[in-house]
Amino acid sequence: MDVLRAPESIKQSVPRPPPLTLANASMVALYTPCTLHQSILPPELACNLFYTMLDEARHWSRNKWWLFDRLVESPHRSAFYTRSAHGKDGDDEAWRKITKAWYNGRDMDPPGVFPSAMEEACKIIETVVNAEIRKRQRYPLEWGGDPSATEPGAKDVFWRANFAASNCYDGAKETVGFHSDRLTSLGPYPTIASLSLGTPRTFRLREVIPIDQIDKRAAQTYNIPLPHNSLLIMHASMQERFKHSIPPQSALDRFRPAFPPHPSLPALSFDPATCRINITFRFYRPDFHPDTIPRCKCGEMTTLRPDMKQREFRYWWTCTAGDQNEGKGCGFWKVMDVRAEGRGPFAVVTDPNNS
Ligand SMILES: O=C(O)CCC(=O)C(=O)O
Ligand SMILES: [Fe+2]
Repeated sequence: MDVLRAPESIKQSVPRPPPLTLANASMVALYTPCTLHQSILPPELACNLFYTMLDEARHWSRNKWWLFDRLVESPHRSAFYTRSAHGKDGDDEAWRKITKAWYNGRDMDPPGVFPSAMEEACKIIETVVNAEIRKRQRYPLEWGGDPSATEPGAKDVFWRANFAASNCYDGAKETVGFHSDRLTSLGPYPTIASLSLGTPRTFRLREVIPIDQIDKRAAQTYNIPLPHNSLLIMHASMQERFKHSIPPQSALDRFRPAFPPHPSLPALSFDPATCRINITFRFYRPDFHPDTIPRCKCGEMTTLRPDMKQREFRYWWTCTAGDQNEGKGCGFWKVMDVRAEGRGPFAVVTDPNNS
């Protein structure tokens, strides 16, 4: 993820409005490029998955990276999972590289595969996500589907989850700061399906105002309460336009699971009443295979970032090797050129003479 860096010199002159709470699905859809599904999984599956991930979380770690001249540690635990049937979605070596990029350039053990409850949940979520995408406007650089897919119904599959990042927030003070998700393996205009389990937390988002509008309007902050078993789908353009976070809270609602843990599970290391598990189901795009990602002068994979301030549908490949190298990167950047780099197919075909 890209953590919000030091503010740039351009000052916001328009006063910032107070935060707005988006308490239901219609408000979320009205103000943001997200959809909220309040109760997504059968209740027993949601509970089983919660316990499974709480059990897994005892092995999760806190991500670490250099921020300027300081080594910082993530204020929550996380882990990375790939779907068992890699099939056409890459081999172990590709996944090792994707995992390394996810952990800010640290070499990690190979990721785990989806536990069975997560696989079951993923199938349900994929159907809901594809139904939502079918109703929406598509953006030019969104993934256009697998041209070699021949199985029945393949044309209706806009999105599939082939990996997931999972987070555990143990108590009200564990958080994630404002960021947008890195696009290196997801490509432009990704869809990310975010499942919440356990104690409710507030998901906060704030639009990044483009430079040409900075004197006219101020960024609005939105708070979306995410209860147990809710699914927030971050649709195309969310990562390009908004930053998101899970802020600290002064108090938590205690979560009372409707079903007890399966007797085969060992005693949990975290208190289910005050923990939140988040699973973000993601689609690593085959046209952003790690071997096609430009390398910087440090010899590392670069990171794909949107140009959030200019909004000219422009993306940069930038050096982030400094995340691991005591803050010292090579400063490399270049504009992504989808044609020269052979990316695609895209959801919307644009005129090559007109872009
Ligand atoms: O916990 C959440 O809902 C957000 C997690 C997140 O932003 C991320 O994993 O990138
Ligand atoms: Fe995120």
